[in-house]
Parts: sequence; structure tokens; C-alpha cells
Amino acid sequence: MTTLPPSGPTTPPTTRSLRSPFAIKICGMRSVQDVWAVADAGADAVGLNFYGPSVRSLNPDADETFQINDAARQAGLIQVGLFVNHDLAFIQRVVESLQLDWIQLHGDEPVTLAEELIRRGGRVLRAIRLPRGNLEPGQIDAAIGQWNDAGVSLLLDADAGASFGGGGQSLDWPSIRDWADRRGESAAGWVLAGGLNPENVPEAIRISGATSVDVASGVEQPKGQKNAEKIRQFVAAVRRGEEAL
Ligand SMILES: O=C(O)c1ccccc1N[C@@H]1O[C@H](COP(=O)(O)O)[C@@H](O)[C@H]1O
Repeated sequence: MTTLPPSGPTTPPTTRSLRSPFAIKICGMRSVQDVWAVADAGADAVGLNFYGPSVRSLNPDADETFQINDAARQAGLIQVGLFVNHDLAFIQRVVESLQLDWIQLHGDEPVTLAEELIRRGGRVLRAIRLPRGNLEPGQIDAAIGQWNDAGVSLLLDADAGASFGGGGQSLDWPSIRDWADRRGESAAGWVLAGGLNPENVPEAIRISGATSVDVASGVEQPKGQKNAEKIRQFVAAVRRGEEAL
């Protein structure tokens, strides 16, 4: 991410059909061993969580965080930083010091923050937190709103209330499918998240049509602690789901 002066030239927002940043992301790395488990399983992205109240939170200045991040880079994994209502200066500092590939905004950030990050060379994945249960396509479009035109990729997650995410709640996959079918070509740019696990992810993919998935709690035992076997099972289950598409 380059640092442009605040008054530098702006790139006008365009309506873009972005590709998903990754096929399978395992979010909430807490150790180098977690990263190795992700790489061994064959996923292509890891999430580093910088949201303080989360059980998966990392201190961006801790040696261990740099070791986790270096392990991910050496393994060729896409490194995604997860932020919740952080300000521009914090995000930029963390992204630059760890050389993160993507910025996941999972809170109530304004679209102007994403636009500024993109203007400074960042790549942004926006979490759209949707109500659980049946959804009309127009409801999803309304929730996406202006993010659609801001040059971000989209991650669809179930609303987790005050915790913002990572709680294992699922979306209504048929509603997502309905929305994605109507959206057509631009459906390629979204990621399915929320309550996925090795048992349900093949069905989630088959029903929703997702080509990109993200999981945090579904590959843990106990909560907050990644389980290498569950990660392996999750990636294998995604492959099974993809075959059924
Ligand atoms: O993982 C967290 O603790 C977290 C905290 C705050 C916002 C987002 C968080 N994680 C993201 O939530 C979704 C779904 O997680 P889960 O699979 O249902 O546990 C996922 O995108 C994580 O990146």
C-alpha cells in the first residue's frame, strides 16, 4: 500500500465486477502452527484478526504476529487483515508493517474509508452483515448499496450483533443463490461466510453457488483455537462441494 498525500489525485469510483480475492480463507490465525495447518490443507488465504474484543485477536506489534505473518508469506498464502471500526491511520500502519495483501472491513465503517484505502493502493474486502433467515434480492442489494460501486470485493456474512462476526451463524443460502443468479456476471466477486464448517460447507456451496468461502469458528475446537484436522476436513469438504456445482 503506497502512501499518497491526503490531497493526492482521486480515482473515481467505478462499477466493477471483481473476482473473489481467494477461494478458501481460514480466518483467525493465532500461531505459526495454525498457518502451517492451513497451508498443508491447501487453502489459499489466512485472516489475521486485529479486532481487540475478539477471541482471535492479534496484537499487530507483537513478535508472534510477525512470525505468524512471515509463515503465511513463506507458505504463499494470501494475507488478509481483519479490521472492525478501526481508523485509517491504524489500518494503514498495520497493513504497511505486515505487508498485508487485503483489508477486510467487518464493522460499520463508512464507504469513504474504503475509497481512501483503495486510493492509497489498498485492496478492500467489505463484509456485508445480513439478517439471518429468508432475504429478498433487493434487501441484499440495499445492504450492499454504495459498496458495489466503490471497487471493493464483497463478503456476505450473517449478522452477529455486537460481536460483529466470528460467531458461527449462517445465512439463508437459497436467498443468496437467488440474489447471485439475478446479479449474474458480477456474482464472481463475492465470498460466502457465516457458520460454515466441514459438515455443512458442501451444501452451502451447492445451494448458494459460492466460489469463495471464509471460515473462523467452524474449524476450531475449543472456541478460539484452530484444529488442524478440522481445517483439513473443511478444505476437503469445499472441494467436494465444488465438484457438485
Ligand atoms: O472471527 C472473529 O472473531 C470476528 C470478529 C469480528 C468480526 C469478524 C470476525 N470474523 C469473521 O466472521 C466471519 C464468520 O465467522 P464464522 O465462520 O461464522 O465464525 C468470517 O468472515 C470471519 O472472517
